[in-house]
Amino acid sequence: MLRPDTHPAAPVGRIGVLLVNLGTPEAPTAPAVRRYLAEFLSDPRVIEIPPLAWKPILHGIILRTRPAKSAHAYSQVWTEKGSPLAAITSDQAEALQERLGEDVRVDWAMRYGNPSIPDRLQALKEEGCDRILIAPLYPQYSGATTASVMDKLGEALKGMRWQPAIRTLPPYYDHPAHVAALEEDLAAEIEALAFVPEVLLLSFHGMPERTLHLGDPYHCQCRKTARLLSERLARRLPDLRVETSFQSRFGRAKWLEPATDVVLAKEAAAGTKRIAVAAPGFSADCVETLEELALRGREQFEEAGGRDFATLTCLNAKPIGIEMLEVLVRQELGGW
Ligand SMILES: C=CC1=C(C)c2cc3[nH]c(cc4nc(cc5[nH]c(cc1n2)c(C)c5CCC(=O)O)C(CCC(=O)O)=C4C)c(C)c3C=C
Ligand SMILES: [Fe+2]
Ligand SMILES: [Fe+2]
Repeated sequence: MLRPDTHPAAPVGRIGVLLVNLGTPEAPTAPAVRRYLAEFLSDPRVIEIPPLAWKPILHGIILRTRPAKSAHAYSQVWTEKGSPLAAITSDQAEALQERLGEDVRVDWAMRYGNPSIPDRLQALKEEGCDRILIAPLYPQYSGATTASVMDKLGEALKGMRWQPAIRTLPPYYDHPAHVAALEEDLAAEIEALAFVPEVLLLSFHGMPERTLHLGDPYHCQCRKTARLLSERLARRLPDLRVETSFQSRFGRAKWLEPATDVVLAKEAAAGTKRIAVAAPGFSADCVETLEELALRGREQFEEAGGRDFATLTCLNAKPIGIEMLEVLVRQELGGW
């Protein structure tokens, strides 16, 4: 029989919060991007094509051509602290830790690549967290993002003998604290611009249109965030016209429309001279906002005749964004 004093030390009684975002390459190089895309695009939640048909396309075409192109995009936005998505997520965890204090341990993980969900879950458990809130930082739910985090979490839990109790943060696309934070932040950024935009374009990451017909709530949740936000902004900035679009089309299937690049060109061609673009579906700036919107989006608008272009930043680790995260997290930790 095992004597009590030979049982391994097992700290317990703490609460953990694990912030999770998508994942990003380790370096802005083609080999690193290839490793990242190989994992990301092998997830059946992301590519809903039978593996027998998809694998030859992925390995024979996409992973031979896309990494160099994407690595160029990443190299244009890379920071001293690495990929913007990882640097900002780390800052968010640090800032939230300060707000929540010693009672709660805050950490962060990425769905693809590192730091991984299994690794950080185990680390929290070893620090004595036997109750853990998993917080996917996607305001709008989609199978490709939120559900994929839960799949990975399930995999990680499967390998644990002594599992922590788990709660998960629901999508917060219409949470009053989220919409209010976006309103405050975007209005302040618009007011600080050197020009007065005629249009604010809310650009969300796209999804294959088929997922909407299969019952994924993503499109409806994006539309609701956009409606709530534009209703609030209309009270403050009555002359601003707010439009919605979907960016980052991938592959040949039909994606949600209207597409951001098409809207930017159409607006300019129709005479809009001054535009601001925001991405309220992203909790942190990343290659999609900093390269696709801020660099390529500007080119698309200017080439079609537009004059003044600005991209507004995501909530990131700004106090207003962290205050909102604190509200969401405290709500979910109630009773723990
Ligand atoms: C915000 C929600 C996101 C949804 C929904 C989403 C769906 C989705 N994405 C792809 C393909 C790619 N996305 C890429 C980057 C990327 N996507 C999101 C978020 C969502 N994706 C983020 C935050 C990022 C940025 C990561 C970073 O490192 O900064 C990429 C990689 C970049 C590139 O090569 O263009 C791909 C590919 C699909 C197919 C999809 C839905 C099915
Ligand atoms: Fe994506
Ligand atoms: Fe993109």
